[in-house]
This record gives sequence, structure tokens and C-alpha cells, in this order.
Amino acid sequence: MQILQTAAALHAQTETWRREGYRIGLVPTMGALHEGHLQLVRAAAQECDVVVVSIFVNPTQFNNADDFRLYPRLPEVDAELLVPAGCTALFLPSVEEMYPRPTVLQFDFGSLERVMEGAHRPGHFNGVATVVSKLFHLSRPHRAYFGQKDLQQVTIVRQLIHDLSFDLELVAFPTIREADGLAMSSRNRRLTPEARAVAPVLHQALQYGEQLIRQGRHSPQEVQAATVAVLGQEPAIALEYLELADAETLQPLTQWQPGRDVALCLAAHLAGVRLIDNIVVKSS
Ligand SMILES: Nc1ncnc2c1ncn2[C@@H]1O[C@H](COP(=O)(O)OP(=O)(O)OP(=O)(O)O)[C@@H](O)[C@H]1O
Ligand SMILES: CC(C)(CO)[C@@H](O)C(=O)[O-]
Ligand code: BAL
Repeated sequence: MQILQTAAALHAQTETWRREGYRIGLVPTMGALHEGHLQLVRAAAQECDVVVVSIFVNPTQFNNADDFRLYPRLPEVDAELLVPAGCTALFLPSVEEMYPRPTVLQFDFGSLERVMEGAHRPGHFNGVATVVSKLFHLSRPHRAYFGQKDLQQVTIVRQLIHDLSFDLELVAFPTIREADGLAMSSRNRRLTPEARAVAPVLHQALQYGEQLIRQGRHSPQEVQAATVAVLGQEPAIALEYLELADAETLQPLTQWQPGRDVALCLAAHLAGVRLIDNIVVKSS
């Protein structure tokens, strides 16, 4: 596995691969890798000839300085995990390399970003779209892999690909969970043992909401209230939002829409660590 630290080196290598006819897979990450990331890398290795994994804790997408400062950074351990997963090149740039000058570009994804993560983390998707666009330009992948744990991110990146005519296929990979249901996340490392013990309640609450939706006897507002109540029983969980939304438009549901998938999405704080999770309930 090569380790590339400059934009120029990444661009030169991926252009060479393109000329040689290799299919390039890109897996953008912020590192502190876990099994969720590694499954994305393994899928990319199966479906592409070469796999680029980027590890970059992107400052422009953080709206909270402490969250950025405390984000786990373990590049050496990550590099060791990536080799057996099938990574061909690890792109590990510095902040100065990615942002030699401050960016002034502003993305506006309209209604897609006025809800959930976009509403609660001002500027977040502008930062995500900026860095993802840079990574797409630099590596020109045939396929780019993203996790459905970040459902709104997948939706926004899909729109970005469409609006800017990036010639690549987006692969949205299912959420990988711990045995007790907690969605794998780099921020889980920051949970105290007490908070970690409580954390599976997030997924349990979403599953309860899913059950109620499938029963078909309750309004969206009733499902939301009942799901929030499950989380309310756990004093260690401070809920930031819990939304029932159309899984494609991400707009909050006021009534059921026949034939449309429903996304149940939440963000919550456990002992100072902010986690997100979601479940998509298919219409049929
Ligand atoms: N449990 C998971 N299952 C599937 N994909 C995941 C999972 N966790 C992260 N990913 C995906 O991996 C990519 C990189 O995510 P990132 O590096 O931010 O990790 P993370 O675990 O989501 O960290 P955090 O949520 O703490 O920022 C994203 O596309 C993300 O959706
Ligand atoms: C896609 C991404 C790597 C962009 O920094 C980040 O938002 C993430 O890890 O999900
Ligand atoms: N996985 C989402 C990246 C972030 O929380 O900033």
C-alpha cells in the first residue's frame, strides 16, 4: 500500500491508473477506522481494481471546535488495518495541503440541508461538499463508497454528483453495527464505559419506531412521540433531534405517503459525545 501525502501525488497516481484502464474505488474517511469503514474498503476492493482510502479530519465540516480537537486520530493503526482490507493507496494529507488558502466557495443544498444534521450543524454540509468535491477531482474515482449511517450525507453527495456532473457511481453501504446494535462510529471510542452501556438504546428506540410504523396504526407524530419517550427513559441520553422523514427528500413527515420509504433519524449526546443513527423503513 502506498501512502500519498500530497494532492499532486494522488492526482498523478490516479491519472496513471486511469490511463492503464484500472477501475478506481474511493473511500473517503476521517480515520480512527472500525469495521464499518473496513467493510466499505473490502467492498471497493471486490468491485474495483485499485482502492484509494482518504483519511482527513476535515476542519471545514466541524461546527464545534472541541469536537474537531477531540476527534480520534490514529493514522499508524489505520494504515495497518487498511492493508489486509485491500487498500491500494492511502491518501493522508495535512490541512495545509487540502486548504492552502481559505475556501470561499459556498454550497447550498436547499431543503436537503435545512433539516437534521444540516440544521443542527451550521456549515457542516458546505465543508463536506467542499472536501468531497476536492477528493473527487483529485482521484477521479469510478466508484465512491459512503455509509448509510450518514444518511443525509449520502443524499447530499448524490445531489452534488448530479449537480456538478461528476462521472462516478455512488455506492451507499448499509450501516454496520456492534453485536448490541450500536452503529459503529469513530466517536464511540470517546464513550465512557457507562455511556457505552447505555448507547444501544439509540438503536432500540429506532427499532421500536420501525415496529410502530409497520403496525400501521399510528400517525407519524405518534410514532415520533413514542420513540422519543423510549429515549427519555434513559437520563444519560440527551436527544438533539429525532425526525421521521421521507427517505429521499428528507423532509419531515406530517402524514404517511403511500409508496414512500420512511427514514427515522436521530442525533443524541451521551456524556458529551454526539452520535447519530437512522433506520430506513421500506414502503413494501
Ligand atoms: N457503522 C458504519 N457502517 C457503514 N458505514 C459507516 C459506518 N460508520 C461510518 N461509515 C461511513 O464511513 C465513511 C467515513 O465516516 P467517518 O470517518 O466519519 O466515520 P464515522 O465512524 O462515521 O465517524 P463519526 O461518525 O464519529 O464521524 C462515511 O461514508 C460513513 O458514513
Ligand atoms: C465524507 C467525509 C470523509 C468528508 O470529510 C466525512 O464527512 C465522513 O467521514 O463521513
Ligand atoms: N461521519 C460524519 C462526519 C462528521 O461527523 O463530521
